[in-house]
Amino acid sequence: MLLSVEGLTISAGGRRPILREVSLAVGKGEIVGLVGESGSGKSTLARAVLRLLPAGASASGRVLVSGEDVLAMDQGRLRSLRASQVSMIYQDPRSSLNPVRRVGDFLTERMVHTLGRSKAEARARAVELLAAVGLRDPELRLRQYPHELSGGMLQRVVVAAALAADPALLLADEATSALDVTTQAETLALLREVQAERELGMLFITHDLHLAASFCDRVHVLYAGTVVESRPAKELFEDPRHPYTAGLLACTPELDDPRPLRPIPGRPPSLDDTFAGCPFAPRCPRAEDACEEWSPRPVTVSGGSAACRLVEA
Ligand SMILES: Nc1ncnc2c1ncn2[C@@H]1O[C@H](COP(=O)(O)OP(=O)(O)OP(=O)(O)O)[C@@H](O)[C@H]1O
Repeated sequence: MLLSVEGLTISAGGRRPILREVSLAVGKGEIVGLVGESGSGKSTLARAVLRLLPAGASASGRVLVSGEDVLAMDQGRLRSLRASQVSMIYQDPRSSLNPVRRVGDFLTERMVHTLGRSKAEARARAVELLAAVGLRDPELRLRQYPHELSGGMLQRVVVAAALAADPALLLADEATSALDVTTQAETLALLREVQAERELGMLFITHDLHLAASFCDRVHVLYAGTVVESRPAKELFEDPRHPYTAGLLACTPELDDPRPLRPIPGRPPSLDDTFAGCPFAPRCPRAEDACEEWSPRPVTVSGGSAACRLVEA
């Protein structure tokens, strides 16, 4: 397995952990979705794969990349993991690039510094990568500054940079959320193309369950730092088993769906809210008294699991 997260718990001073006992896996050539509302812990998980933990945080469990535990490896291995095995793509391409440096510098500096390429080699590779992500006139792009490119073009540059070291695993953290609809569709098509061509494993993070269901092979739904449902994307979409998953599907708009949107009442809990039982119970339309005391555990359902007492019953 390319990435295997096993019972990962991360605490950073709140009354409850940011992530609690999270497990998921990404295989070669597989796109795995991680979906949840703001604050559910998605970015914390992605960053933990690179051992970028919140300041002062403690972590338990294991994060294995190609069988090696990221949380336990020495600094040298960690540097090599970050330089070549795993690449992260963030939400806003403009925040990834320095506005006063040329696109070419952004692409080549990392190749020179962390991969030990010569400047000429790095430049040639940058041209090749920009062409591979569908940017015309790559030589011109290298000489330009970020403000001279559109958001969509910049996200292509960011994807090119992520591919520079031939990583096996891509972490895409809301990689298309800041883009307009057309550019989003183009960037998704590009991500899928490079992923399939290179048989990359991809952890695709989004707050949009409809998007995850259409883009990913398998989806994990995160709520208040715990995985509440984990299923093949199609099954999750057609027959959600956890009330939170069903709620997310009912409250996100889909084009041409005439049904009225039904927002989930209330708000996700903060790190200072604690609960003895199911964390979703206070917002759950189907909750019964006993849910407040049921300690969440994965219950086997078709294709995966759902952590819901009503599913277990
Ligand atoms: N360095 C930190 N110290 C303390 N708490 C943190 C730190 N980083 C994140 N958190 C808290 O951890 C929780 C999860 O944050 P995270 O950014 O992982 O969520 P997210 O699901 O990615 O949300 P968003 O979609 O808004 O980015 C939040 O309550 C956040 O306030």
